Amino acid sequence: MSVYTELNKHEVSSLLSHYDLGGYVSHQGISAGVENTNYFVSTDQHELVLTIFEKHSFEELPFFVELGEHLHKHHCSVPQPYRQADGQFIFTIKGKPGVFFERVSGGHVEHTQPYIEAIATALAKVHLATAEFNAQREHSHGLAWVKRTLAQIQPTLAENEQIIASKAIEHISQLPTSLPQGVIHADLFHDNALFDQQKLSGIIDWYFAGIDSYALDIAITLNDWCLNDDDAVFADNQVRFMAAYQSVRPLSKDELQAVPILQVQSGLRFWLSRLLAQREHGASSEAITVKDPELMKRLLVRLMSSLGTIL
Ligand SMILES: Nc1ncnc2c1ncn2[C@@H]1O[C@H](COP(=O)(O)OP(=O)(O)OP(=O)(O)O)[C@@H](O)[C@H]1O
Ligand SMILES: N[C@@H](CCO)C(=O)O
Repeated sequence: MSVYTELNKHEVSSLLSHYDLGGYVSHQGISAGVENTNYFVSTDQHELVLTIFEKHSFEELPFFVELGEHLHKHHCSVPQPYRQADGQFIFTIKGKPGVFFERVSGGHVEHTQPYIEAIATALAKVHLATAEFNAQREHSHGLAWVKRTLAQIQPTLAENEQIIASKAIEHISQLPTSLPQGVIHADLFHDNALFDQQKLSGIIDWYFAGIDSYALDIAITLNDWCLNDDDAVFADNQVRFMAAYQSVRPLSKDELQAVPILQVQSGLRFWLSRLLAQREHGASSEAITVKDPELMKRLLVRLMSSLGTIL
């Protein structure tokens, strides 16, 4: 349950009065989600999502919201953020920043296999569109974050885990220094996409977005969407993903060679971020979902063994 900031109907109505989105009909807290407070809001004209940002500062939000508007305008499957009558996206409620978004139809898919082509082509379209997006923000969980976090955590890892992490860093050190870059989503797991009747309706949760290599975004996305029932990346799925992506945005030789190594970087990143989340929050509870770090560690080991590393 993640409604940290309670709003009554008068408060939601009063927020809506600054928009041209129709009159208040109802609102309902969304229990999914961990970081922010989200409500579904119905007006007599629109279905909306109201997000109140519990951790992000006012200063960092314009990048994410303007990116959403840019991608929506460029026909990517990304919910439209709405501007108030004065042109501003962000309002203040109870001292926190908030934004109204379009509510896209559909829901999350459990089995990703049938949706691999759809997500791969959508990602490639996002990459083409972000190439024309001018705002700057570094990707917060890129290689510098991975190295910094590993340096903090490594002494607390078991001996075999320290070896896994060191081998991963050895692989990553073989990456070419310059790959095509732009703004990437950086967290396109299947719980960040909605589908309606087999069709992608929206990619959400852009709050890790920032500048990094497009190939890293491919690696992150592959590592979640192309798994088999045993939670290993299934080669046939990966081939389908790469073919679909390249039907929209062909990759250079360097990018193609980098993807398997960036899959290792992605495995290491999410293993570390899940370990941090587990240490901060304990195991999953009704209030907080903490994803299993062991699963990501196993994936990392398998990715490295397919590159010839024996552990
Ligand atoms: N624009 C939207 N249209 C339809 N449903 C949405 C939209 N945005 C969010 N949702 C729904 O609300 C749920 C919670 O949103 P989200 O996952 O973004 O939560 P969060 O707390 O902001 O982020 P996180 O879960 O990464 O901490 C989503 O799983 C989705 O079902
Ligand atoms: N997608 C992340 C959680 C949010 O960053 C994970 O699966 O660990």
